[in-house]
Amino acid sequence: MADGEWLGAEDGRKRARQNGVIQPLLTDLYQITMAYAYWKSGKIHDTAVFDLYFRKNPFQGEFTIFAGLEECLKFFENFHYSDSDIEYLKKTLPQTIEPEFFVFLRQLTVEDVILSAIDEGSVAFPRIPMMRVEGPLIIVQLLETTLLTLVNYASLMATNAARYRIAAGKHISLLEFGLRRAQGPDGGMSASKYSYVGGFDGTSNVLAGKLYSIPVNGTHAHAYVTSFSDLSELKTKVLAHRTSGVLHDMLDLCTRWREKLAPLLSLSSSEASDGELAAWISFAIAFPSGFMALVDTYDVRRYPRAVPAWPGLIACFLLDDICLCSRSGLLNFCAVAMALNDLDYRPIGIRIDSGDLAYLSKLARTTFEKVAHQYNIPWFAKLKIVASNDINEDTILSLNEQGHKIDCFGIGTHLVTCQRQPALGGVYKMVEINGSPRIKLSEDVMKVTMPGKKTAYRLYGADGHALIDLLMRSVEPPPQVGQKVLCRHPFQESKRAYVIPSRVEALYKVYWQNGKICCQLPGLTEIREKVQTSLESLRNDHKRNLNPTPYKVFL
Ligand SMILES: Nc1ncnc2c1ncn2[C@@H]1O[C@H](COP(=O)(O)OP(=O)(O)OP(=O)(O)O)[C@@H](O)[C@H]1O
Ligand SMILES: O=P(O)(O)OC[C@H]1O[C@H](OP(=O)(O)OP(=O)(O)O)[C@H](O)[C@@H]1O
Ligand SMILES: O=C(O)c1cccnc1
Ligand SMILES: [Mg+2]
Repeated sequence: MADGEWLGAEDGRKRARQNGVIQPLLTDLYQITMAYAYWKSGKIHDTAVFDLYFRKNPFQGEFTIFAGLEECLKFFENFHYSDSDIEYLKKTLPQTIEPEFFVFLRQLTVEDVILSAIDEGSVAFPRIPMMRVEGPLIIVQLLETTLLTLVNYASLMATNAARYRIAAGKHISLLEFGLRRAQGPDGGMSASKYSYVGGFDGTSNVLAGKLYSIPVNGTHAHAYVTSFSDLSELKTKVLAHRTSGVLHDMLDLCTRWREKLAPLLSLSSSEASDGELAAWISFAIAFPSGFMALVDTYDVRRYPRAVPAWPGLIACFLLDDICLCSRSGLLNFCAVAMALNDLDYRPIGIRIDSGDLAYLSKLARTTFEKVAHQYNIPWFAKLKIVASNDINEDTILSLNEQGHKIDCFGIGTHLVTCQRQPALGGVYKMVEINGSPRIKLSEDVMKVTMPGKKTAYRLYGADGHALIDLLMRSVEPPPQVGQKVLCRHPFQESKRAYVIPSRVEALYKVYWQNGKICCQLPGLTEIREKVQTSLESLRNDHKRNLNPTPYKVFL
């Protein structure tokens, strides 16, 4: 992975250095063999236009978020074959390759390429190219795989994250916890970056925080709790009062609070784990203003070992067990939180990582409310409840229906691996060569390419919502506000409609021309905001989880 340095952009903005593996050889061999064959057959001066698009929205949804553009542009900025690349290719390609081809490759640049794209963070739809790349045939062909690898996962990830955001609603925090489960280190970095773009609030991935300026956040693991078994293990027991600086014995304060709180919460302090309390006292001493506790460590341990013969009894055991063990955690947490309050610190909250997250979050919230009421400290009722454990979009929707009391979801595996659809099928297809349109035919009508250099417009209705995307030949006059536009279905001749737009948005901007980035590029936060404004322009029925209405794309 790249180090933490920054590249100075010409406009004075700073961009994170690009991952070192993004270089011209990060491609499929066939691009280079084709390049030679094009070169050998005299196509050096041919020019071509390629469209980068996908045919189907991911996750059974009806929208996609376009992401990865800035990375493509950084790739362009650094594009050149190094001496060692050329040496490697000489060794690897057939010996019959003429040496002049390597001279040609060595001096190849993307100076004559023009890249047009929709804005990064915009919603995108099937068949409307997200990017159009035009220039010398050989070079635009060579770019195919790298551009696809930079756009496909980025867009898939941003879309997945945006869907989690829609499911969770605006007011719940979403943290990405997926590095350990991601598809390798680079997958982990991209997941952190593009889940932030899609609407997450932060990540546990520290390097992503450093390189992309994404907020980092986190709690602690079960190991921290299980590393303590008794109160006698506490080596540091004192904590200074936040304002007076007077030292207090936290062990003494916490055990006294545990005794005091137990009857209020209808619990017995003897049932709460001393190891857990010791762990949290030490954690609170280390982070008195950032105290967060993972409260479910002893859940599993307290499940009944012998399975009784009567199934109803199993249910009783399990339910009772959930209450007992979570209350060990909750009682210990409240004791430490109240001790911190005595010393003028505000704890942050808890994380629950197993069990019934709806039930346990409600139980925790009621507990906090009881304490808040009893001691007249209203903020205690609002302590944060973080939930994690194999959460996906459907879990969030189900928890919503159950009226959960969770403030923040920590989501790893299913977010970063895009469980519901592991790849976006973005493709890069030639649509024009030397000014004449090209088409790729297929028995599958969905796979037939749209020939010719095209441009696209988004037409908006009077209520501000996007109505349709319209793909046109670049030479055709653009649609006009208030004027009837005849729109045709891409494949079904009989399907036509007239649309009168209240607003017309040209979707493409030229981002790369004359060998440099020619548009002011937004920062990650602006791209993140763009995702939300772009999604707001879509009607809700296009965004719902179940059977969303397809958004129309016309010609
Ligand atoms: N109230 C709920 N409604 C819907 N899904 C839930 C709810 N509570 C938890 N879940 C989900 O149910 C699954 C429970 O996972 P699992 O069966 O592994 O239980 P667990 O609590 O992790 O058990 P253990 O800790 O013993 O492994 C997780 O994917 C979790 O996100
Ligand atoms: O559940 P995810 O969405 O992937 O979120 C990340 C998970 O990573 C941690 O678990 P850990 O690595 O300790 O594994 P475990 O909880 O599955 O045992 C954490 O406690 C979450 O459960
Ligand atoms: O900070 C956390 O709580 C965290 C980080 C990564 C994975 N699971 C949890
Ligand atoms: Mg887990």
